[in-house]
Amino acid sequence: MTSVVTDSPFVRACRGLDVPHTPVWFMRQAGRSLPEYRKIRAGIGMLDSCRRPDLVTEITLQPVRRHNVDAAILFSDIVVPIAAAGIDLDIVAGTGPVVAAPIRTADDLVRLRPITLDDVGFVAEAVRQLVGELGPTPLIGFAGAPFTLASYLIEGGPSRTYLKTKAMMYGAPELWNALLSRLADITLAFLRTQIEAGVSAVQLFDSWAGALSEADYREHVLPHSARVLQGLADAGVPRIHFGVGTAVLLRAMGEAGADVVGVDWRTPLDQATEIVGPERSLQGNLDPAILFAGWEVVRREADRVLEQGRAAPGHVFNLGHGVMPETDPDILTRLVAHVHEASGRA
Ligand SMILES: Cc1c2[nH]c(c1CCC(=O)O)Cc1[nH]c(c(CCC(=O)O)c1C)Cc1[nH]c(c(CCC(=O)O)c1C)Cc1[nH]c(c(C)c1CCC(=O)O)C2
Repeated sequence: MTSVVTDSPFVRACRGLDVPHTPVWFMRQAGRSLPEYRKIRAGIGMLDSCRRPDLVTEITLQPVRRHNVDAAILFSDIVVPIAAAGIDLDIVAGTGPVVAAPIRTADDLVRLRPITLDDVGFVAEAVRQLVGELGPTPLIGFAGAPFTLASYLIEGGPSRTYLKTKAMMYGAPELWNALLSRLADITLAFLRTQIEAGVSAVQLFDSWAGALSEADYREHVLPHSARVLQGLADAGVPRIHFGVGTAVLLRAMGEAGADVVGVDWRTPLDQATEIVGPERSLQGNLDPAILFAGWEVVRREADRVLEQGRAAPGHVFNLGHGVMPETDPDILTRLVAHVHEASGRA
């Protein structure tokens, strides 16, 4: 990592250091809201495109060029490493990941093998290309957390109730821990690969952990996520930990070993700082739906998020979840400029 990147507003805010302006990027900034993305992806499957370093590089750069965001996020998906680990799956447009044969028994577990660098060499290559192209702009690597990955593997696809996932968690704790432990190994190896190739920060997505109570999260999930995050403690890059609907989990998600806790739009950032404590920065948390309400509302709500974010030791401006495909990209560009201007200490 070059010192320019280490000194970027994004990395500094993650570390709670002073910044010239509040840094901003958007979850799912690389994707379907951009016409140039839809054009380059035409006729190429999602997983195939994640395996082509030239395509990954171009798609990752698109939102950086267009919006002037303070960080790039690697174009990939949370199921890429589990596909590399031998699981037959597809990412179906409009649905999400679909697993051909879900994992429900101890015998099924053998289909999920550990990954080596060779299995995800295409990701390392894309990261190296990107670091060269991005210059001073930091690149964020990412992975899915064990619980969120397990939910896809057990359910076989997206779920609203997580019925089979919770049935295993409560009813077969040994199998549950064996599965999450394997997923933690894969996630840790996958994030290490990205860090060694040059990413400047990592985000662990536990998008669906909000389905759990704090007690169940602490007992059945936190130890596995903590093994991933604490396993990266010596890697020298900030670790962001994010989930949706996690108001009651924010403290535990920080304690798992994060430098930055990602917050959705339901919890105001000043309140989130009281819950998380003064040692960790926050990321978030404009409701992605607000981007459809007209510029005056966007500006007012962005100012509120900036104001409430001042309570945290460091604030990385983001949405409370990913950019929706129907979002007008010009609003995102305008929002980046506004966040920079309104927070500028010049
Ligand atoms: C849960 C989850 C997944 N994938 C991811 C998560 C965690 C983040 C979150 O909570 O939103 C993470 C992810 N997926 C993608 C990125 C790329 C980087 C970025 O711009 O943030 C990231 C960080 C690309 C993608 N991942 C996916 C797309 C759309 C596929 C396409 O363009 O055909 C993109 C750009 C597909 C996908 N993959 C997944 C879902 C739910 C979907 C959406 C299904 C749909 O509505 O079509 C699983």
